[in-house]
Amino acid sequence: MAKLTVEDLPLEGKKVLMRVDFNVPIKDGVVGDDNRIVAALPTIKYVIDNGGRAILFSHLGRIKKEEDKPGLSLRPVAERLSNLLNKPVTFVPVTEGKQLEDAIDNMKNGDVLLVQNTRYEDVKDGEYVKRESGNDPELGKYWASLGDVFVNDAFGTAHRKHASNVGIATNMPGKAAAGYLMEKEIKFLGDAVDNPERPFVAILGGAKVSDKIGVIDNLLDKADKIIIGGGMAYTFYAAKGIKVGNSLVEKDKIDVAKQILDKAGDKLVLPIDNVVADKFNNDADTKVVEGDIDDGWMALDIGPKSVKEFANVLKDAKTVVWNGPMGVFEMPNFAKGTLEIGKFLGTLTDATTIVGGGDSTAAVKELGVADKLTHISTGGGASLTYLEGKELPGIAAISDK
Ligand SMILES: Nc1ncnc2c1ncn2[C@@H]1O[C@H](COP(=O)(O)OP(=O)(O)O)[C@@H](O)[C@H]1O
Ligand SMILES: O=C(OP(=O)(O)O)[C@H](O)COP(=O)(O)O
Repeated sequence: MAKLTVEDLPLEGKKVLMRVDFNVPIKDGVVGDDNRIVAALPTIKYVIDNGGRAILFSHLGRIKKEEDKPGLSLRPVAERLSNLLNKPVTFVPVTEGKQLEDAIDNMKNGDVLLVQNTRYEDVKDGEYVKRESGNDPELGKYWASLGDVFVNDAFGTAHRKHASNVGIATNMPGKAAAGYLMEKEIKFLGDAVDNPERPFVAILGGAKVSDKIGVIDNLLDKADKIIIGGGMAYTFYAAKGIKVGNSLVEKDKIDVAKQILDKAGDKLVLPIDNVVADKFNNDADTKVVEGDIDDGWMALDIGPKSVKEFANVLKDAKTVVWNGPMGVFEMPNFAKGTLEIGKFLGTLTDATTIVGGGDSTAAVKELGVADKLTHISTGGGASLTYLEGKELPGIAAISDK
């Protein structure tokens, strides 16, 4: 790597600021899939085993109003991290000020501290000020002032230009390094997708429509086929004039979807049928419909014909990159499409199969298909951005060797 790595930094007795991606699913105050926490352990252990004082920063979810904060505290993550490391982790429930500064002053070599969700900074006194997500220069400068060196191991966040990754790094020139996870992900994705073996098929699903719809446009130049499922599909339905009922649609992206459809021709593959529900609930009444979705119904999974069609497109693929589940897999009645596609990918033993993203990774692990795939990436948006051939700001900001 042309960038500094954690092994290039002095660590003994140093206050080591670390950006990790602990954006993990949390239900009823308990961490669900902890893949992203486990993936950060090698770098954290290296830092503390070498006498560093690890001061960890991460975001969790998205905070747009005060009421979002209580459910998005990182406290449950500190507990899980402590169990995984088998040592205490000090959780500081604020993102700035005396309480945080005192806690850092009290650290000893080898200690671990986790700062509250960096996106608490996005809302101040009830206002959505985006200090973290907007990379407020004062915030990055302040956080950088709390430590001696910086290690960025948050590959899942590398496509963001936020205060806690780019902001800290730019305020610590010559002292900002990549962690082991960052290195590993880049190496793996680079090997697999810089010159992908063809046919190269991308599968996109999930719910972050506005985030990822632009990626599709760029991927059209790289991939041989792009399969769209999950919540991503219905904005395209709307663009084609197919009725969507109450399904997830981002109205202000319908025009973009139209342009993509025009450009894509038969490269883009949409679901033929869907499992629709009368409410967003596992116990909803459901049915499978082809084409139009009536008012009062919402598509929460792809249907059996879509699974068949997608498998048909995938069967000859030599490289597959998948981000975003095919349905609301968290509810067992809408997990089938995701499970079937995951299972099918597991049978493609001649192909390189890569799954990226917090929810997608959780899905394939929960569904028991993860060990049949070539690589599970901790980054969804990040791996897609890499795939597009674009620079990842989180990595660009790391100091050169
Ligand atoms: N048809 C759908 N309607 C609403 N939400 C959906 C639908 N299909 C998938 N989702 C949701 O998408 C979320 C995952 O999206 P996203 O965050 O984009 O994926 P990832 O974290 O893997 O990058 C899941 O919570 C899932 O329930
Ligand atoms: O989960 C993440 O992205 P992903 O769902 O695309 O993998 C990252 O933690 C980034 O989160 P964000 O998309 O809220 O900036």
